[in-house]
Amino acid sequence: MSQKETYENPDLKKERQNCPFNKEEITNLLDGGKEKTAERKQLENYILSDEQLKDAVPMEYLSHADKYAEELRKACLLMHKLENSPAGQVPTLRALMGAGLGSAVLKEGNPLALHYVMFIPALMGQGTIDQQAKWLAKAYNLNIIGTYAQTELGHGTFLRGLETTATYDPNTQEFVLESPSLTAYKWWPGSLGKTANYAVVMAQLYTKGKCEGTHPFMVQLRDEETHEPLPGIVIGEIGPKLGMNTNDNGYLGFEKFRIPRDQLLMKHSQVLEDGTYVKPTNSKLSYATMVFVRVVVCQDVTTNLRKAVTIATRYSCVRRQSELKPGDREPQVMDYQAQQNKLLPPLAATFAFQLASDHLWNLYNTANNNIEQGDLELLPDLHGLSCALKALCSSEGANFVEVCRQSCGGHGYMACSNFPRIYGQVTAAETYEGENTVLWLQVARYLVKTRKEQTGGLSVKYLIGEEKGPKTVDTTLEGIVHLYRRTAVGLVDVAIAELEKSGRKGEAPHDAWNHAAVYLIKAAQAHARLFVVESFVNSLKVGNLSAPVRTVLSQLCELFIIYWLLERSGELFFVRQFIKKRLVTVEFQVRTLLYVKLLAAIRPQAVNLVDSFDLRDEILASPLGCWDGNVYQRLFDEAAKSPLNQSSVHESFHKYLKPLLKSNL
Ligand SMILES: CCCCCCCC/C=C\CCCCCCCCCCCCC/C=C/C(=O)SCCNC(=O)CCNC(=O)[C@H](O)C(C)(C)COP(=O)(O)OP(=O)(O)OC[C@H]1O[C@@H](n2cnc3c(N)ncnc32)[C@H](O)[C@@H]1OP(=O)(O)O
Ligand SMILES: Cc1cc2nc3c(=O)[nH]c(=O)nc-3n(C[C@H](O)[C@H](O)[C@H](O)COP(=O)(O)OP(=O)(O)OC[C@H]3O[C@@H](n4cnc5c(N)ncnc54)[C@H](O)[C@@H]3O)c2cc1C
Repeated sequence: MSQKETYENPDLKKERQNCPFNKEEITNLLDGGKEKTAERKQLENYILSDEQLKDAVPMEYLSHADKYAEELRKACLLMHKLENSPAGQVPTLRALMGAGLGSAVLKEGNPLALHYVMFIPALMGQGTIDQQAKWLAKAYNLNIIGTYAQTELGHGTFLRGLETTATYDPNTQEFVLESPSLTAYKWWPGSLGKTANYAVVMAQLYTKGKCEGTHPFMVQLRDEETHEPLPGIVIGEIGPKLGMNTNDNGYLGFEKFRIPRDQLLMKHSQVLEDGTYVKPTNSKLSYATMVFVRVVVCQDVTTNLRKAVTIATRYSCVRRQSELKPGDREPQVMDYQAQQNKLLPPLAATFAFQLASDHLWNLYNTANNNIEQGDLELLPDLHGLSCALKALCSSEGANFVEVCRQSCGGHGYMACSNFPRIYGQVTAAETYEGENTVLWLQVARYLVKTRKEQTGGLSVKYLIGEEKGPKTVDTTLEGIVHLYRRTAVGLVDVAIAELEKSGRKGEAPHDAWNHAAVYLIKAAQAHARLFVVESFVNSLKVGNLSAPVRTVLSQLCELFIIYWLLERSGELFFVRQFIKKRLVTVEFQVRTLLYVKLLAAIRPQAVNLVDSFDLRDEILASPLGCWDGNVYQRLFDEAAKSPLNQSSVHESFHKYLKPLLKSNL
């Protein structure tokens, strides 16, 4: 915040006066403690003060290839800086891979991300101790750079449909990798196009003439010295995308490419020298790398959303437009209730998503430790919850980012506002690591199974037994959470009723499932929302919070759960026990008594709340969101960087426009 001393927009200054809570307390809460905040700040100083990591020109003005080269230069420099990092290597890596510090330097996507986020986790989760000893140190030391190559041109969702084959040849004790068709080509893996020289490749394992399903293989793609693709490897980059353009997503084909037997990652299943296949204890263990990424994506989306909300909130307090009271000065747009209705729910969502993601992260660690000991009991709950939260955080997150952009009017449409990049990152998470609809259906499968069989993990316990609690309309926080629970249970029951109805009509289970998809998805979404609101409410019950911080967080919590309730009120119609009259009553009471009141109550603290996220200007990377609120000057300075402004008349005028002006057509 280098501008702090020199200029501060008077409206923002006023917003910051008389803050009733200690902003630092919230910062510490989000960081995970005072010491963690200090470490983060030290790390930010270390990374962001490096002149070589700054962009000479905005990335938008570079060509596709130059963007890649520039981001790779910075990514490599960052890796060198790891060695001397004051925070230590792993915390620095986490910060650099996440959406905060990392994207302040690598704006279009980190070409080394997949190496850390998927390749190393895949080796750790899928490799034996010996395989880890052979590959992990090399990977950590960046002697090799890897990616995770699963998706193909023809199949991303349906993993059993992957076409790449790995056929065991007992004579040479090798697997032969083959792409039997164009649609079998790997397509999408990040860092594959130009950066990685190794990959964990998912392929159908054939041995003794039988297909044993998809398995992970460690494959060298390029020569370690020259970086040329090895013979039998066809590789390239897939071209520009909506966002994340320097992640160099790539394609990959195999032409009878041989690898030694011990490059099948054999932690869970093995192929012996004679070709005998040894099954895993659970066939879904080979999907574990995706589970890890789904968990961290929730955190990543939340960090991105915090950036969007900070930019939009500060801007909305600087921006003055129209007339509220006739004849008065134009108000800050934040004073319009309509603007508060746009921005305060996403502000509250940043807390809701963070707390839910923290719970998921804890579950992941416990489940993962148990799996290492051979205990798979928590796996279904972890799969269900990671799918649910990944889908919810990314879909709601992307919608909220778009609302933040809209709330900044025309200036929000500028590339320099940083909304296009943030949106590009968050909406990508709706698709990668499992397309959201597909994940909702996985969640629904777990919910239906739990409700029918009356057994399931902690996150679905409410579906077991009769649904308890008051049946009357109750506008207390507990009462509203109960309403969420009743809606979730009710929607699961409605979906089951649909499935049974189709069954009675003689439909096969798979057809019945397809015809109930709309209900199933609604049930899964209601379940995910219930988990998020329960996490929020329960987190406020515990914890050592000062009274003022507890007050403002409770207001945000209340606002958020009422917001969702109102947004989704139509779903209550699906649940039999809510007759129309009662719904209207709930809507009326909630909307008039609570929601609007809460908007007004939180409004004065909006800037203080986003300040407490403690996001540096370099991380926000937006003239609209800078701490000092010097929006107009900064927008002007950004425009001055346009190559079109480097001369008063562009050469194209002489080439094209002038002849047109002179011709009679
Ligand atoms: C010093 C070094 C330190 C290093 C460490 C530091 C690292 C830093 C780490 C973190 C940093 C944090 C910041 C991270 C920021 C993140 C930024 C992200 C950057 C960009 C990354 C983008 C990368 C994108 C990658 C990808 O997209 S990879 C490809 C992903 N693909 C998919 O997800 C495919 C989706 N499809 C599926 O998952 C499945 O096919 C399916 C839809 C689930 C169906 O599978 P199928 O086999 O057909 O199953 P069924 O037969 O239907 O059986 C269902 C059955 O199985 C159970 N099931 C399914 N999946 C799982 C699972 N995963 N786990 C457990 N169980 C599973 C399911 O419940 C059913 O069970 P039942 O039969 O009992 O009902
Ligand atoms: C930015 C980005 C980065 C990526 N990085 C990687 C990577 O590093 N490694 C990697 O291997 N892959 C990667 N991917 C690929 C990604 O995992 C897939 O795109 C994703 O899993 C979706 O698969 P698909 O593209 O085949 O979509 P499809 O499955 O073809 O989806 C198309 C539509 O069909 C619907 N659909 C599909 N199946 C069903 C069903 N059973 N029921 C109902 N509807 C269905 C979907 O909901 C969707 O609307 C990346 C993708 C993106 C966008």
